[in-house]
Amino acid sequence: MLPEWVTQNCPEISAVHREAAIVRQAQLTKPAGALGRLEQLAIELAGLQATEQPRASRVPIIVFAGDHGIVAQGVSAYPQAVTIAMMANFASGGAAISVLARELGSSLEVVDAGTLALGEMAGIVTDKPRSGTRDFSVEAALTPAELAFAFEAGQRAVARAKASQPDLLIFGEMGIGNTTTSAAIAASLLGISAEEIAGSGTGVDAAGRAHKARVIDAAIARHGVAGASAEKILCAVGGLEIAAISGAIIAAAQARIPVLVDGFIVSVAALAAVRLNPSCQPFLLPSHQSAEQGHRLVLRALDVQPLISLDLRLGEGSGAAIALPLVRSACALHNGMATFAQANVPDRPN
Ligand SMILES: O=C(O)c1ccc[n+]([C@@H]2O[C@H](COP(=O)([O-])O)[C@@H](O)[C@H]2O)c1
Ligand SMILES: Cc1cc2nc[nH]c2cc1C
Repeated sequence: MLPEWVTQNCPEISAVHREAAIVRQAQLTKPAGALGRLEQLAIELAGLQATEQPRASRVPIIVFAGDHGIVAQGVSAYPQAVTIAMMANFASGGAAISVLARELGSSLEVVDAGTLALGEMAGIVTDKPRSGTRDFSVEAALTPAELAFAFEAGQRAVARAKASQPDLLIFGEMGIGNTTTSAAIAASLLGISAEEIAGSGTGVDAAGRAHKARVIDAAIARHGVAGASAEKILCAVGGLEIAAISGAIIAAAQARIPVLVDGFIVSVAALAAVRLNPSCQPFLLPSHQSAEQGHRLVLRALDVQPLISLDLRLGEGSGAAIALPLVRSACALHNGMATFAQANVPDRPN
């Protein structure tokens, strides 16, 4: 059984602040609608944050790492040892997300939510019920108790981040094999075949992708989870870092903190979160569309449109970090532009 807080309602969008933001956008010195989707972004953020001045200044980044038993089936282009090695690279500042965090002035926390690492690692929060998931082609990836633990690891990470009063949160992931796990979760949740959603991940070729799809379809059939509940699906074919992100998304939304959603894996975690607690959906802000084949379908299921599409397929929260300056621009424009009245500019089209 998942913890009770998972299904508790997230706060409502503030209709008053949303309406005030719409009115303000119409008064700013620009042709109506000329800032396009940035206008919408500022309006939505004002409603979500229940403020007249939406902000994206303080944006901690939390990367959750996990290992996947399914890699035994040869589904990734890289060895499993990369997961732990990259976790250390995040902590020592050399990974892409480390660089982006510094560039953005964001804190970066790394959580071992279930890698094969034994014992503590320097600069990493260890918060896992087991080291890696079981190979879901032969048995269930997680027990219900392990799944519940991973959800709570996500909630604990958000509780730590809340101390710095974040405006938004970015969750990233690291886990060799996790595009297979994510495709299995998404195919089960959406009731579609793996062929439609399995991509090349870290870079498997067409034959590798076909193999991935076969492994996934066989596992979904074996566990009988096509169209099942998100909880059942996550136990059968889930991942520890993915479940931790689902828990973190729900905990963030419950605390009125919007989440800038990263690529394929984080989006799948978000879809599972929405299925478990639909009231967190409004708090999901899209960032980018990944090059991973299935991301488009997952974004559509989440009913969000990505801000950018740069053929990124890195993960780590990097796409969300790269999109953050756009959200910051949307806020700065909303809060800082002069109104027609202030600037004495005629406010009517001909
Ligand atoms: O974020 C994405 O859209 C994304 C797309 C492809 C790969 N990744 C990253 O690559 C790893 C998983 O790839 P794979 O091939 O091992 O399943 C994992 O560490 C992810 O962070 C991430
Ligand atoms: C090197 C490397 C870095 C990554 N970062 C996220 N996923 C990754 C996969 C690999 C292989």
